[in-house]
Amino acid sequence: MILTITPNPSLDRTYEIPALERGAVLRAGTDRVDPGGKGVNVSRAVAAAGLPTTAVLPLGGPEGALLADLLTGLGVHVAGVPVTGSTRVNVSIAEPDGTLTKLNAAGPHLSATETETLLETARVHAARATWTVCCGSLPRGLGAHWYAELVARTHRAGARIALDTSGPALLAALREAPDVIKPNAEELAEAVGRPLTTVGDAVKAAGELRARGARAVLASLGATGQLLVDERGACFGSARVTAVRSDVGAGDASLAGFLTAGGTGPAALAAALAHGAAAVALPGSLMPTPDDLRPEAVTVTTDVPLDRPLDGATR
Ligand SMILES: Nc1ncnc2c1ncn2[C@@H]1O[C@H](COP(=O)(O)OP(=O)(O)O)[C@@H](O)[C@H]1O
Ligand SMILES: O=P(O)(O)OC[C@H]1O[C@](O)(COP(=O)(O)O)[C@@H](O)[C@@H]1O
Repeated sequence: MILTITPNPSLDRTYEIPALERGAVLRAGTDRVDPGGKGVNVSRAVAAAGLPTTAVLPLGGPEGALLADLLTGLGVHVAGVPVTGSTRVNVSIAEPDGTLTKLNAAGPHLSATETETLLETARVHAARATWTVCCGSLPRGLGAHWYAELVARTHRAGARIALDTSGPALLAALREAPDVIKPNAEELAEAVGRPLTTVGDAVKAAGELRARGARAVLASLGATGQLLVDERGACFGSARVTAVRSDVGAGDASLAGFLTAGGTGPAALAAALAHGAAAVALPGSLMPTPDDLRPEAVTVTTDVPLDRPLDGATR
């Protein structure tokens, strides 16, 4: 079973409109709602692969009840922690040329008791998990050390933990030696405090995060591909994608692919790439099923192309 913890989940509402115009009354052609939040997306991807997954998440108000219903309908076991505030709704505006504008709400403020219940619920379920995965932004009420505490408790429960977060929460958690971290290129650059322009820069940055505690770094580099840096060294991979429809949740699908394939080594990296490539070819945050995967489009090598430029600039 793969356990996910999403401290700030969402209902993701997507409106399709012809063009975004500030100050105008816009009428949406279609409107859909999906369960959201990075850990929730990992659980959706694991369930789409037909594998067991439990999602630990705070749930509040009618939005929380709908989120739980939607997840249960997708085959995700929901371990909800009732909270007083309402679960947030994040809005995406999709235009026909592929431009996506996102408005992410802050989410409820969790009390000290709710915060502690979330940690304890995660610890109890972690004892039965092959991997624990915690992802996304922290809601108000959770300090930057919350993920560090979660990593420590998960290790005490005897489970492995993968962490996908950024900024001070990521840096604080490194000290507790998470088994895998999954920064994207921007997050990796932010963590080492300098811009990255080549795959070689990313290898060096990943090495630095390992020196600060992470056991393995799975860095997703957008269209450039992905990099795995662990105790065996660096391994790089890329996947051919014919048409990109939506990159929302591509990193979450990749992490799910990596962990369901064992969570270590080149074969797991190849699975991460296959899932990322399949996810970007699907609309919205739809997660790939095994039929969507094209493993023949993936290449993985230990001969890392250090000089290859990264797609997109990082700060
Ligand atoms: N434009 C793209 N073309 C091809 N593959 C992509 C593209 N964007 C993302 N991917 C795939 O999805 C993975 C995750 O995307 P990325 O943007 O790096 O992560 P995140 O969603 O966490 O920001 C990439 O490593 C790659 O495998
Ligand atoms: O926790 P944050 O940073 O507000 O992000 C939450 C949003 O990210 C998502 O998990 C998708 O992630 P990406 O857009 O990074 O692929 C959405 O489902 C959700 O609305």
